[in-house]
Amino acid sequence: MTTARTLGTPLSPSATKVMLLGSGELGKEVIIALQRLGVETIAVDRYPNAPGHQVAHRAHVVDMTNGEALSALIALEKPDLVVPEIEAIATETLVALEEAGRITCIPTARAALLTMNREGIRRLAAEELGLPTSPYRFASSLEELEQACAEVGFPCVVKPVMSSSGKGQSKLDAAGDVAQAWEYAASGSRVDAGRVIAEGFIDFDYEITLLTVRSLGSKGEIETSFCEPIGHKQVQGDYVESWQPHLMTPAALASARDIAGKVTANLGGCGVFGVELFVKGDMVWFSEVSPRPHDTGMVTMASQVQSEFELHAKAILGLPVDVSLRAPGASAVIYGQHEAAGIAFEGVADALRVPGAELRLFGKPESFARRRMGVALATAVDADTARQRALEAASRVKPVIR
Ligand SMILES: Nc1ncnc2c1ncn2[C@@H]1O[C@H](COP(=O)(O)OP(=O)(O)OP(=O)(O)O)[C@@H](O)[C@H]1O
Ligand SMILES: NCC(=O)N[C@@H]1O[C@H](COP(=O)([O-])[O-])[C@@H](O)[C@H]1O
Ligand SMILES: [Mg+2]
Repeated sequence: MTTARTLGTPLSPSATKVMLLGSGELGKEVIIALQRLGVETIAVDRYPNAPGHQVAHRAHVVDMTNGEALSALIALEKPDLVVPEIEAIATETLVALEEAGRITCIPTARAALLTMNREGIRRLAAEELGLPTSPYRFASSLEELEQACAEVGFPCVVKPVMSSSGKGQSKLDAAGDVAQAWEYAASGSRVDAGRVIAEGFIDFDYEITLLTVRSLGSKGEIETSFCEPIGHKQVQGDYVESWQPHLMTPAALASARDIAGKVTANLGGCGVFGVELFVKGDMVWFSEVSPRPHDTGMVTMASQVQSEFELHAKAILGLPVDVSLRAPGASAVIYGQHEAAGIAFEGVADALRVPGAELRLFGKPESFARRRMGVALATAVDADTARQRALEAASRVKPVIR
């Protein structure tokens, strides 16, 4: 793509059609941003009434890991753009369709393939691009994992090669922890790939997400822009809080941008990339990258002039972007706390009385104790105050079973 797309009218022959593969809370916000630009939106997920289904022109429930089903849906809908929003997709099918000239996949089908599986992106980053990462080994059996952990050393972290939000992840302190980590990884994999990564534990000072945007410049060239660093707190491998800006030393910020620039340039295409980095003093390690908006980036709905979702919508359409900060901000996750369908939320009015606070309730039909069902957002004069406000607002929302 070298020029911006001419946008049409939804549900008419001139329509610009975009299909989201994955329609959770992140896809929902991308769809809303696309709707604002008059784009015809098609939301796909593995279960009915996903958040994005509820705001799109059309919704489909499909097993996206089934290549035939995915290919048939794309043939039916004929989208101008296919936008993966999760990692559990038959990405080989996307590669084949893109090679046949039948789809444009965002950012590229190769990027979706490489990042759906930790092995692809880790080997690209560490072995091909020479980026600093934790020591790592891959394993496909308990015996291989015992060997892998012995080689990377303890403490270490074991994760399914296909998972997100910390599912199936364990921190191991000794060899006696390996068997349980192997079992837990199998339970947490999005798709039972039966393969895990063992990573040496990095004792970082903090971790950030560097949202990196590849977009079209005024002369049709690709421009790379960096949002202000987003700090985040993880519990059991899942983000619970994020804040922006997270202050970094000039040397650490320069390294972070160098790493993010290299890995996103290699992945190519246009859009937002969530580059996850560990930082200790001026040392920066690459952890992983999602070629799409990132959950920790939900803070940008409060803190930036254009949220990560608006940035993604504009970048994939070849439109100009603005990554500037509006005000220091923070986000705090609201978990379902109950195993139930159709939960209700008390305390919303009270939460919105917190100065600078906003809420997003995602509308997921099923709640689990640690399923992310909403997020509190807040701005303030600084990130620390924004964190306090977001946490206070989130604490006032009480999920209940009706
Ligand atoms: N090698 C490591 N050393 C130290 N901490 C780690 C390591 N790997 C992961 N972590 C911790 O676990 C968190 C989740 O890890 P990771 O991002 O790989 O999981 P994930 O399932 O891909 O999560 P998501 O898709 O939500 O980003 C990290 O943000 C970090 O806090
Ligand atoms: N870290 C990845 C991430 O946050 N992905 C977001 O969570 C949804 C799945 O949520 P669910 O598991 O509750 O359905 C995904 O669709 C995406 O929006
Ligand atoms: Mg991560």
